[in-house]
Amino acid sequence: MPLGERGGWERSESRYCGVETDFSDDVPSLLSFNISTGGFDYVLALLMNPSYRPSLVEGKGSETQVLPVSGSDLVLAPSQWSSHVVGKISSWIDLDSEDEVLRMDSETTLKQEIAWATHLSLQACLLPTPKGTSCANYARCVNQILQGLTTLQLWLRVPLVKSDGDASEGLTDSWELWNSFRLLCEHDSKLSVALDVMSTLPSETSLGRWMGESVRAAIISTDSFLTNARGYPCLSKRHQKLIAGFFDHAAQVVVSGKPVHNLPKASDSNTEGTQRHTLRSYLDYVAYLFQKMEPLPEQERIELGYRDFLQAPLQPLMDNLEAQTYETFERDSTKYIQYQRAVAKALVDRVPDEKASELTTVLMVVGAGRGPLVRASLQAAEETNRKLKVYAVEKNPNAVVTLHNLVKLEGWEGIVTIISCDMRFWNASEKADILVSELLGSFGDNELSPECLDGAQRFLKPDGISIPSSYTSFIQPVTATKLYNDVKAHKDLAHFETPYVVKLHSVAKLAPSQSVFTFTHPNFSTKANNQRYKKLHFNLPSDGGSALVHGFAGYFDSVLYKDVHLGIEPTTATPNMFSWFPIFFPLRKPVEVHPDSPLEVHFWRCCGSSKVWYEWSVSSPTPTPMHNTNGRSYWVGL
Ligand SMILES: C[S@@+](CC[C@H](N)C(=O)[O-])C[C@H]1O[C@@H](n2cnc3c(N)ncnc32)[C@H](O)[C@@H]1O
Repeated sequence: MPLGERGGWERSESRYCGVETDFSDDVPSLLSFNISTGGFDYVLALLMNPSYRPSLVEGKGSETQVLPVSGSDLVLAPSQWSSHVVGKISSWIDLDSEDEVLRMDSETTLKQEIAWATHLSLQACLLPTPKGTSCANYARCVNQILQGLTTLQLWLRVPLVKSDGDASEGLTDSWELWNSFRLLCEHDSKLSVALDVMSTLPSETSLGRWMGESVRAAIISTDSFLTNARGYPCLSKRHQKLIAGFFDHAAQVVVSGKPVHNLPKASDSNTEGTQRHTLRSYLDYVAYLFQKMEPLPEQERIELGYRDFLQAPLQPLMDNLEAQTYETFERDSTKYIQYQRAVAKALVDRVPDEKASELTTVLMVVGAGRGPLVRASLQAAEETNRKLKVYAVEKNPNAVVTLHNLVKLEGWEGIVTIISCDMRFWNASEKADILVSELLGSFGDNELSPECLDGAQRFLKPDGISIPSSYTSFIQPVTATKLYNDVKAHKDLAHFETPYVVKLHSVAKLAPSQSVFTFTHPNFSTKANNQRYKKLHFNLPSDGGSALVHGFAGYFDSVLYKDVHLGIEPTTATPNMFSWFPIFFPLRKPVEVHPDSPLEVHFWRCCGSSKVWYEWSVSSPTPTPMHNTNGRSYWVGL
């Protein structure tokens, strides 16, 4: 039973808890004991007798050879195999051994076990941790196998150990091991990681890196559990937080090992007197951890389907937005509240109280859409007792229809004039005191607000105010295995040279974000242009170990007016605003970065006669090719 449905609780997300078992040639009994009696969702079970060595099999190659697997495929229904068994590949295998016989035996066994798991339609198999320092031959064989798999997933078992190197135990940073293995396997999306969670945990920063990796399971050994006052197993606060993080990233939990807690007598048996599963109390605790997680806020629940889902950014200048898109914007009341606050402050600055009844402020909403900023501006005028004359300029003829209806419906005919025109080419009959616009993309200037407002400021008074008065883009390096694999799945260059709008979730943010480009409005300087170049250096925290950078998360922050801002940069993000997801700039080849060698990144904003585009590259620690040269893969049309 999924963890969320136990004990009368119901959570919409399904998370499962498995149990690692010894080899058994009676799989139905193994399932009956661990699933029906024990309450686990699945077993992590050896598929082949651990004493098997191909080289020791008598009559090798003869037709009578029968593999010592755990039983015939017929002992379980196909659906039981696939939902209740994760195959555990023999842990003795060592494909990089100096001993040739062992190496060959290992390779043969690995292939036989995977073939058997495929035959049984298992969903996943756990590969044992590579032994020794090299894993090249192991990875080579796994990579060969991966090429032939369609549905079976492979989980590489990796101990979760400290990044500063437990040299005494011969263990260094387990992330390095995982990274080498998956790079040798060409970043195959069917290869994931299962982490062995020990009693001591690496630093928070080191753990954080795993949230951007494809962690499918956390295997917790019973001796990582502490004992609570009543004698039951529990986990340290740090372990609890880690497990909650894994649940949040859709990883499963597997309980492993022998029971190490002597439970109070009454709990050892159930009411019918049959023996209780000895690991039941560990499972109960895992279920309790899942159930006590805070439920997702309403907006997060609505956005669940967008998590890590790549979307092409809007082109609101070239394309006309659809009603549905406007509707989504308009539901974001926070955005309009911020605009109303900004307009109110600008109105008060523009017209002193004593002149409020005489002077009329000319306010132009440029890119008015279906009118929410017109409404916000009129409300600001009402709130501040200022007189307003509004022009609503919109180039989308479909939105203009809505604007006309709105004006009629609200009785704004004497106050609001609708101009169906591109703001860059409108010849206004008078000049504005205040120019209000919202032409911002997830990266601030990526929907061509600078170019549009350069055109619109022709009809702004020399001392006029632009709301927003400035906006700045930000980037930060991220590990984002899922996003990278989704981009890679397209198998072409263009997708690696396109920024995507995406609700980032399974992403590890590797360093604080830094500002990239800033635009200020109005900008009456004759020398002004909208090309930009920025070189940035990011340093990974020293206590976190190395990490793989798959690309850059991008954000914006905008000063609407004075202290009123609006943005999505994580440290200053406007609370409860959902109009913008971040943007993701992928890298064609992920770059491994160490804490002692900074990542040097370059971003360009390039402008042509008919388009604007970004180019980006990394020059250190390893150079990447230039991305999107001449806007060959991605551009925004003027
Ligand atoms: C991001 S939407 C914002 C709409 C609305 N102000 C709101 O907040 O819901 C930007 C709007 O600006 C319009 N727009 C973009 N470029 C424009 C231009 N050069 N001239 C006039 N309208 C433009 C688009 O058609 C779109 O309706």
